[in-house]
Amino acid sequence: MIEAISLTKRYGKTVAVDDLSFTVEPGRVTGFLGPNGAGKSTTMRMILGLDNPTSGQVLIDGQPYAKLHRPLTKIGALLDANWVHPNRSAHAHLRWLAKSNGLPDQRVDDVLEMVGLSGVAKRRAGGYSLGMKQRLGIAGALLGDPQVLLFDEPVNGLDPEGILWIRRFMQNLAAEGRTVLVSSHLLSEMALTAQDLVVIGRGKLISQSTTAEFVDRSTEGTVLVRSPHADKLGAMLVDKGFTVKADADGALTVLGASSEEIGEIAASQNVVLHELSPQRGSLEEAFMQLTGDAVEYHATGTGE
Ligand SMILES: Nc1ncnc2c1ncn2[C@@H]1O[C@H](COP(=O)(O)OP(=O)(O)OP(=O)(O)O)[C@@H](O)[C@H]1O
Repeated sequence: MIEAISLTKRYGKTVAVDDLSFTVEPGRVTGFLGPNGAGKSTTMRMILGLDNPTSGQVLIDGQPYAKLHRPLTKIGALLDANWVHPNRSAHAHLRWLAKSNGLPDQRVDDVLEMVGLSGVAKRRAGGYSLGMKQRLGIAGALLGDPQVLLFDEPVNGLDPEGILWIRRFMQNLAAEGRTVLVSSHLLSEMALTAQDLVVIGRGKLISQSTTAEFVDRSTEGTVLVRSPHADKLGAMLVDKGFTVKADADGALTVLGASSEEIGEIAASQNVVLHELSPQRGSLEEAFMQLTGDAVEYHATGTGE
């Protein structure tokens, strides 16, 4: 578990993180979201003891980072996939990391196997693809078999197969009971990966909830209806005070009514339905809705 308690970080006049409190629970993947400059990287650095808070604190399973005995066995992180000497092989890089943290050599082979790099472990890392470098970074994070894991933008620049692999890998780590915090700009990917979300803007907490709650709270649900009598049904729904939009393909999008209400109204007039499906808002919509005021620089016009 990770607990941020009134965490604040100032750089001169800039307040990068502002009285931020949240918890990240074990057994779940938690997405860490916020517009550019929101303070995500600064927060992650403070969790890892790479930066000191101006005030407040972060606890990892009840302890601040500085008090952790053999920290790599408690918390592992992927911050920058390029953090490996290009002339070193994956095996040599991990052996060096293991040695400097008093971890057994056997663990190097274990984590290389876990991330699927055993076959290329002796090749120099400079020749690795981005996906392979990300896997190597993840192997490094897992070296000490920690219960808490942080991943900063782990899927940036990866192809769909690489993204899927990382998604499943993170979900498996959470299913083993670990605490997994992951930041990403790819919201549609986060919607598929994370069960919980911590959303920040301008250094402050905007929302902490499950992903489903976050989307439901900040977007209006609609219901998609198809009927051979769409005109008649549309008129009936408007009569009842609902907002109805006729789509180009003849379907109706209804705002303000539940699918139960629409089904009952249709049945009362013997209107046949071919489809009645509630539509969920997207994480993108929810994110834009809630973080709109917290963006550092808004795009204006064409950006020229
Ligand atoms: N070392 C530093 N010195 C001065 N200002 C800093 C420093 N690090 C971060 N900041 C400022 O703190 C704020 C938060 O930055 P941070 O990098 O934590 O945001 P972020 O959410 O990770 O952004 P992004 O999504 O763009 O990576 C920004 O205004 C940034 O300019």
